[in-house]
Amino acid sequence: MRLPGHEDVQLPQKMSAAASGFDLHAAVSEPVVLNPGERKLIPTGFALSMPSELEAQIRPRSGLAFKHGITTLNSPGTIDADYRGEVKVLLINHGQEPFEIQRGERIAQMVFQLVPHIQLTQVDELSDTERGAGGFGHTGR
Ligand SMILES: O=c1ccn([C@H]2C[C@H](O)[C@@H](COP(=O)(O)OP(=O)(O)OP(=O)(O)O)O2)c(=O)[nH]1
Ligand SMILES: [Mg+2]
Repeated sequence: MRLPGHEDVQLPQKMSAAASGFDLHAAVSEPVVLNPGERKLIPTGFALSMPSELEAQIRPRSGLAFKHGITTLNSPGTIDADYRGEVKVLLINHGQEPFEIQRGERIAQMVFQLVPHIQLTQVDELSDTERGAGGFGHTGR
């Protein structure tokens, strides 16, 4: 759903036939500058609903990351199936230069995933495995 006042901002859009992600456009009222190290929540001008077995992930665009160090801080961002608010993108500038975001610019992408419906059960013992509790480099470098 397009939110009021954002008729000029494109809705999420696939840029090629088999793209995984729908590109998200910045619905900022005026250009926003992200200084090096700075993070900002960028509005997109839309909200959505989806079946409960889906989630949407907000992922960076590799071009912005490679060229400018612009990425999503909470990567991948999680859009819950029951969320009805405006989708927002939490960007951070990991680059060396200020980065200006214009209204309508593509800032991130949204990828849908199936979410298995899991019910957690509390237990007192776990099954044995070869790995056991080893982790964090347990198998070597
Ligand atoms: O990049 C993001 C991440 C989240 N959200 C919205 C949709 C999501 O359903 C909601 C909550 O996100 P999350 O669960 O990641 O945040 P939280 O800190 O756990 O907040 P809450 O207590 O509202 O779940 O915020 C966005 O618009 N963009
Ligand atoms: Mg949450």
